[in-house]
Amino acid sequence: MSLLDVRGLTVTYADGAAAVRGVDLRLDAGRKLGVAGESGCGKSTLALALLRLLPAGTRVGGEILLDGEDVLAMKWGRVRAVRWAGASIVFQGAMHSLNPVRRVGDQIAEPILLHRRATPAGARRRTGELLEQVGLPAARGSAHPHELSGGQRQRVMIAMALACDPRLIIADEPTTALDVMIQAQILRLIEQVVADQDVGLIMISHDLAVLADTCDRLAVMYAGRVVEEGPARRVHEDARHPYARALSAAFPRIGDPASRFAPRGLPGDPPDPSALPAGCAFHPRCPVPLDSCAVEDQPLRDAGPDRRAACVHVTAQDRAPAQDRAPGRARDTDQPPDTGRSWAGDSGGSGDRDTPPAGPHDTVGDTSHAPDSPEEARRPAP
Ligand SMILES: Nc1ncnc2c1ncn2[C@@H]1O[C@H](COP(=O)(O)OP(=O)(O)OP(=O)(O)O)[C@@H](O)[C@H]1O
Repeated sequence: MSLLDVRGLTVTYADGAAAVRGVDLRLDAGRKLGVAGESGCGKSTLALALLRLLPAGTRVGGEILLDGEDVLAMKWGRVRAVRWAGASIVFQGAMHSLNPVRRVGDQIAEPILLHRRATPAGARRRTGELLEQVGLPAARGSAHPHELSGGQRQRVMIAMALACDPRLIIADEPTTALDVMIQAQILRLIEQVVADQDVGLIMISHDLAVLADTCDRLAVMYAGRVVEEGPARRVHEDARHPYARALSAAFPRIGDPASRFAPRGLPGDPPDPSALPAGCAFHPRCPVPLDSCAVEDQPLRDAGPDRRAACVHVTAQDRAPAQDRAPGRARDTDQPPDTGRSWAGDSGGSGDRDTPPAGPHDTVGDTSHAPDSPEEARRPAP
């Protein structure tokens, strides 16, 4: 049984905004799942839904099985217990999440007193241990949030998340407000916690490169849906969905210094979840749309070994077992039309705009072979 099994999750806010639309996710203990996407694509809504932290009046459907128990079907008493001991959230911007007028040690101790029914002395002792676990001296527990640096406050948030030994940690943009050096330290700390305690991690970020470096698997969200998911590095280096590819191209690739100098954006904005376009929600921004995309949405389907993508351009060839895909074999669908729009992942001033945009999956041949570079992955078939 998976630690977390989310099935067909839908979230609609009271004003009709369909923020999450049929999301399926699975996570095992000790594994790390990254959820990526632009601002407004529904990542935080998904995180809040997992612990039933959404505002009153929000409609939530589907199933959220945590250790086999459906969080959406729990009574409130059970939900409150699960919030700390079953799963906990590290929010972005610790300054806003911590109470500014209380000592951080008291804030860490609170869930221990409440949920572990510890004595005050026991809670103090455990708080000291937790602070040391996240790399802070136990004595820093007597500080108020404003007396700590941004990185130290985020460490406090992680200590708090660990207070009741949860099975699942959800980290929503845990490093967004931090500088690069501190960000790296916090990411390593989170990785260490997952490894030491065998917890599952869901890490949410708009930065696909950070997720690819930290997580085992990646789910890329657009307009409330997962449009691509698979092994983290493969999705970052060789995305199949045009949105995932554009998002990936917007961030430098780990171990590819050249990509640092060519971050590329995707024109336009994500759609308003109260007024989603018909068909595939991404088609108005897609560099390679077909006429049918304005009418028909695509389900997530196999897009190679252990990967899925929701795009009309994902072909039978992508889905075939690796041994059936002869290197250099031509694609088995029509090339998408040259729309005249640049492909975010293909341009970036590298001078290859003359090349017609390739299909989102345009990896000919054996996709189990990791291409040396995204450019190699996109090289047209001979
Ligand atoms: N309480 C709310 N009522 C109505 N709509 C909401 C509410 N909270 C969020 N939304 C809308 O739901 C959509 C998804 O928002 P959400 O915060 O989940 O996205 P996100 O991907 O986490 O973005 P960010 O990275 O900026 O937090 C957005 O269009 C947002 O405006």
